[in-house]
Amino acid sequence: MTTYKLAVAGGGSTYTPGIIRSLMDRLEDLPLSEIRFYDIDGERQSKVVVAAKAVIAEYTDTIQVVETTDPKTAFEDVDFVFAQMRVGKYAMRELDEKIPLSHNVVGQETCGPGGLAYGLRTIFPMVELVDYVDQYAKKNAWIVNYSNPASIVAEGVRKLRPNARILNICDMPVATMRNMAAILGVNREDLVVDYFGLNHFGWFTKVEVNGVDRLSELREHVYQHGLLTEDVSKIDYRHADSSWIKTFKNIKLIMDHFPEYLPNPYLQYYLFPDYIVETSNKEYTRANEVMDGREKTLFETVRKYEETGILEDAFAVGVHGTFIVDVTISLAQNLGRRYLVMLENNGTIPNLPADAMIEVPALITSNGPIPEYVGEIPYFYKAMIDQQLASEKILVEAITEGSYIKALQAFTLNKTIPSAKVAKAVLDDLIEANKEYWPTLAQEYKEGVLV
Ligand SMILES: NC(=O)c1ccc[n+]([C@@H]2O[C@H](COP(=O)([O-])OP(=O)(O)OC[C@H]3O[C@@H](n4cnc5c(N)ncnc54)[C@H](O)[C@@H]3O)[C@@H](O)[C@H]2O)c1
Ligand SMILES: O=P(O)(O)OC[C@H]1O[C@H](O[C@H]2[C@H](O)[C@@H](O)[C@@H](O)O[C@@H]2CO)[C@H](O)[C@@H](O)[C@@H]1O
Ligand SMILES: [Mn+2]
Repeated sequence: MTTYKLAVAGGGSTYTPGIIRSLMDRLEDLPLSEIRFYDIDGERQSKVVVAAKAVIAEYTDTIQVVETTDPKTAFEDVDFVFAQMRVGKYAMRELDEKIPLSHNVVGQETCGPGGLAYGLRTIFPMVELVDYVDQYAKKNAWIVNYSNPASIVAEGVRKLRPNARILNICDMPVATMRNMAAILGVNREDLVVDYFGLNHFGWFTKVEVNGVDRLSELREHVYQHGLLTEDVSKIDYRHADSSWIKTFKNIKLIMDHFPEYLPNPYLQYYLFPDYIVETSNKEYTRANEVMDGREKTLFETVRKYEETGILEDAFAVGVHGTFIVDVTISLAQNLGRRYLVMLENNGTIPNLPADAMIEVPALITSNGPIPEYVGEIPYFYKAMIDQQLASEKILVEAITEGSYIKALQAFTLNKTIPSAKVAKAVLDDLIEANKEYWPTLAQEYKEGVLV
């Protein structure tokens, strides 16, 4: 029997114990001999690994567990790396959200200026991870990446390490499908969807069950309730937080304006930035909700487990864990299963640039994803995507060239930002806040060269 060695980069993540449970539930399909936890914050990781080990112990005592801050120890000879790093942790997420809001601009983790700031922090650490894996892991090892902002990370790695074996994924489409399935009274696995876009910036164009299109039925439901069922906690306990309920309700707002396709919930930030700002609490954002909720609960659970031996949180598997494990099994076993993932366009959507990192259905094989042809997309969606793509691509150029002007262009092009003046004010505040993380962005031209 083939067994695999798997490393988790960002072992101190709040998602680690849940992902470990997903892996344990699927050991028959993905047998593991070793799990290595890697993080640059060894202290944080140690606490999370206590919970991860407790979960593993419920299933088996045959998996060797290693926790380390040393890249060689982490990645030597591994087959798979799950990446889930949050560069700057929650302290920086809070600033990504609050600084834009202080300028009356959307304050969000992956969308708008907050997402651009998070992107500027994450590209080089992700490239460093790719290099570690290239240096130490098995030759055909895969990185399966959740680290956000996934769209910008995908573009940065495409540009700087074009041959990397990295598959960038996001759980938002599957989470949206989970809600659709609950509304339709079917299993998520029974849905066949078509979808196109960029990460956190796309649309479902078909939702079928047993060959029957159910999109119109969903549309009717959304007109009444958004993309929610009556008992939200039955969908996913993580989504009982008020901000997620608001987000899934806002699908109604989007579809009231544009009923054609079913949107990724993140489109609320680009289509209704004014309304989002008006209804945001500038003092208490999603970062605060998570620090006071998911993060605090995790460390409290670990503390109590160490005191009593009782693991209070079961770390129930949600779509987040299920999805990354499903994709990895398809990669490992060359199953060619169909999932929505990010990949380089190369003609899949002929009226978007060939080098765009798009999110579409693809068959996942051991050699990577094979996209399903999508075809040309209507002009409105193309125009929105082109603008967002330009913002993200220019941002990657800004960091690779160390250019302030390109960073300002990226911010100005972002649909959440109303003017170049506001873009500059937000960017300048974010530069100050990110001194520890961003490279210097040269601001002035001297003899035609930025200095
Ligand atoms: N793609 C998706 O759909 C999706 C879904 C959920 C979460 N995420 C992402 O998963 C990541 C983890 O989220 P979280 O809320 O659990 O964050 P978290 O802060 O709890 O954990 C992230 C960990 O990454 C570590 N880290 C930071 N920089 C690192 C580096 N250079 N190398 C190794 N480790 C590093 C931190 O020390 C921390 O322990 C985030 O990037 C988040 O945005 C993505
Ligand atoms: O605000 P957070 O940290 O709770 O979530 C941000 C992430 O949101 C999406 O992922 C959800 C997912 O949709 C849901 O099903 C569940 O599993 O939780 C995830 C985290 O809440 C999004 O896709 C990610 O990119 C975000 O990081
Ligand atoms: Mn996502």
